[in-house]
Amino acid sequence: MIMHWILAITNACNALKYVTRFSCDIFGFYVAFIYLQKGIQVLTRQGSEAPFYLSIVVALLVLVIGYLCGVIGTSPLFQHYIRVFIKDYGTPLTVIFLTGFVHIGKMREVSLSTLPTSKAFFPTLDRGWFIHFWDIRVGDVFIAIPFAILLTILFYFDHNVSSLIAQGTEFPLRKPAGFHWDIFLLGITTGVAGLLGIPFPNGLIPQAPFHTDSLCVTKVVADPNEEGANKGHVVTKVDHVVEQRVSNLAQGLLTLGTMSGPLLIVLHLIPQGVLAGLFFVMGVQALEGNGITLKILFLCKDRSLTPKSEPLKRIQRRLAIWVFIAIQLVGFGATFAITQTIAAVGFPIIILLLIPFRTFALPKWFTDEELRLLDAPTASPFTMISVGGNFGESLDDLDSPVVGRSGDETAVQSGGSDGMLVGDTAEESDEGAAERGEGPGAGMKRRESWRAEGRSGSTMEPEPPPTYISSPTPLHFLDCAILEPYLPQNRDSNESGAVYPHVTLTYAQSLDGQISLQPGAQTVLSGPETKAMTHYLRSRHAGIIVGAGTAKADNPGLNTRYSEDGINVVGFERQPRPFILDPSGSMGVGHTPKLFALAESGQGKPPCWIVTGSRVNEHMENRVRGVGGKVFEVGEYDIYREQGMDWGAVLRQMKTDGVESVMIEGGGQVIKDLLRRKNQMYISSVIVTIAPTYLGAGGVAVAPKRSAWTENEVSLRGIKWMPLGQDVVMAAFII
Ligand SMILES: NC(=O)C1=CN([C@@H]2O[C@H](COP(=O)(O)OP(=O)(O)OC[C@H]3O[C@@H](n4cnc5c(N)ncnc54)[C@H](OP(=O)(O)O)[C@@H]3O)[C@@H](O)[C@H]2O)C=CC1
Ligand SMILES: Nc1nc(O)c(N)c(N[C@@H]2O[C@H](COP(=O)(O)O)[C@@H](O)[C@H]2O)n1
Repeated sequence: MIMHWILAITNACNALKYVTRFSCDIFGFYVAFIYLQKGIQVLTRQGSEAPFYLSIVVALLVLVIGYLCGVIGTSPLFQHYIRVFIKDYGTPLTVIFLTGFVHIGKMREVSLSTLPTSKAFFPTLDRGWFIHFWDIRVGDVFIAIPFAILLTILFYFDHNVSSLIAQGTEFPLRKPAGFHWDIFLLGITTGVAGLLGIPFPNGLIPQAPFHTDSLCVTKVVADPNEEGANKGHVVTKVDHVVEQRVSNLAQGLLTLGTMSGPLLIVLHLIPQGVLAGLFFVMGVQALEGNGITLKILFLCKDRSLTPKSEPLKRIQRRLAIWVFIAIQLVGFGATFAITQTIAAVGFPIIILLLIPFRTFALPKWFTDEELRLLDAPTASPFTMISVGGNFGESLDDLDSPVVGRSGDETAVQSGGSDGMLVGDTAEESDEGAAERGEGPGAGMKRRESWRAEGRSGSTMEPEPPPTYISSPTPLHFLDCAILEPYLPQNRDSNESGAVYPHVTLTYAQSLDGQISLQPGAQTVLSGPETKAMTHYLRSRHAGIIVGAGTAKADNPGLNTRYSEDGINVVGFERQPRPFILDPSGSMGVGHTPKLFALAESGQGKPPCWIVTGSRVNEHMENRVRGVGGKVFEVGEYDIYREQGMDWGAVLRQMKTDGVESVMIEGGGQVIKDLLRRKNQMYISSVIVTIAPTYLGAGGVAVAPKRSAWTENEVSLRGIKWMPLGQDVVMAAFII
């Protein structure tokens, strides 16, 4: 207990910043094999006659059915709620079913060993509840110290790495992590367990990836790599995680409950073969999602059928992948081997040594880019805030990466929101410029990214910190007269008695009608001139709306850097108020640090978060209100997203709040919803930038849902075209 507290007080968890997927995957692989080994061990204890064979059959049945339940959960089979039920409850129901199954027919005659249990609320040994520590000799206390140190290392590693894996980048978590606090609490539970003489509770729930996985709410969406052989495929996407404390508490109470007489009787009914099957399910599922397995599978795949977006495809030296996997397997082998010996308790030392090995030795054998693609931080910068961020990433890297127009390869973020760039950045939009026939000078200009003026450097170099706080580069734009009829006459007042604010729908699209390479990847489409125009448009509106998808993907500033004199940015009163449309309340404080920073430094207006009130995240609410922003609970939003947003309610609420003009920037889902026939009446004008580039199939398109009876889904009038730089701008009204 004392050692845990020392670790907590000295911020020892800060060392977690060096723990990457490299060692977590080895640890995860090791744990998976321990599960499998445990299952086999249980089976070998069932003798060699009928009980042994029946146990094997039962274990395999649990494995097959449990595994299939997981497969069904991520497939498009059945209705959503049936699928989710099967995924979440399939395995426990299988355990219950097979516990009864072995009593059917001839199987009833086979005597199977069941789970061993003891007396209710009584230690397994015949002793009192408390350890008589006052009877222990002082010498023995000192002898225990080296073992306590080993155990603390084990707990430090096991608990923290489990915690990191459970908060990995694949889970869109919104609530912050508390590593130091956790280790402090672990000290308390270790102390209490020590006094009671029971095994120390550690590592598993709530810090288990299985637990987080079971709390994920998923949706099945079209495969973003849908092309060629993938056409028509769907993938399961994690929408959000139900972050709460109820399941953790229930698990704790159940553990306590299993000490009660009735539950002990129930537990005692479970055949050991079923338990072995359960170990197999856990082992196989853990192996399946493990990075080592995924890399091995990548190497085994037919290259022509591997999606272009697969990050490992970008590694030139295939040998590097083989060597990386070989190193991981050696690390796993050494860890597994030591647990089979008397020195088993020392296994965390090997995993611990892998961390400096990764930090200092691997960069000597692999290039930076190879390591970026083969390895990654385990948790997102948001999760790692309390331990000082991931190694090599500044906390400013909460800013999300940008991809520019590039060649044929899409540049996407790897492993969710972990902040690791695996592809092109704005730098490579230079290539896009070349494709557009621009000279090097123009290319250099285009290289300046849409959202982070002044940022440069390739993905190989650490990026300089973002410049949005101290030095926003003003954007100068002169010729805007042609747009005048499409803009609100006065951004802050409307004498006409209109019920809704003036709504300008404005975005930039490619020639193939897409606004980004894929959801979650910010894509530079506007050139310097049209970008300046957008900032001018921002200065002409009292509010800007973007959807939660855009806010999460882009970490946008949503302020205006427009300058009339080419030197000074327009005043605060001409800044628009950002509105994030997040009907299901999926945003977390870590998603939009730039908005908050700009509001805090007076370079932008405080944001407003629009939710439907179903699930308000109080951290986000407090953060928004903390910078002077507001939270609007507006309208209804059906969970299947069929009806879309109640735009009338949103716009009325904005008007009531004094917002008389608003520009809606995107992203794809918001634009599509707004362009639906029933919502077109809210749009006052449309101003679209068209960039001379094709993004290629699979990006975020802006085509609204078609109503069967019309030829044109959206009919425009008063259309004007204006070439601006290399782009063209279309302004129009909707009929
Ligand atoms: N080129 C350009 O001009 C622009 C490009 N972009 C790009 O677009 C991409 C993001 O687009 P996308 O992923 O479609 O995300 P969106 O920004 O459209 O946000 C979609 C999410 O917002 C919520 N939402 C809010 N309002 C609505 C609505 N009316 N209808 C449906 N959903 C709504 C939904 O949340 P829930 O899932 O909880 O229901 C949905 O998941 C990014 O890559 C961004 O860079 C964005 C703006 C401009
Ligand atoms: N007009 C336009 N052109 C592009 O090429 C774009 N990528 C966007 N994106 C929109 O602008 C927001 C970023 O704004 P900040 O520079 O961070 O203020 C982004 O979130 C999209 O809404 N727009």
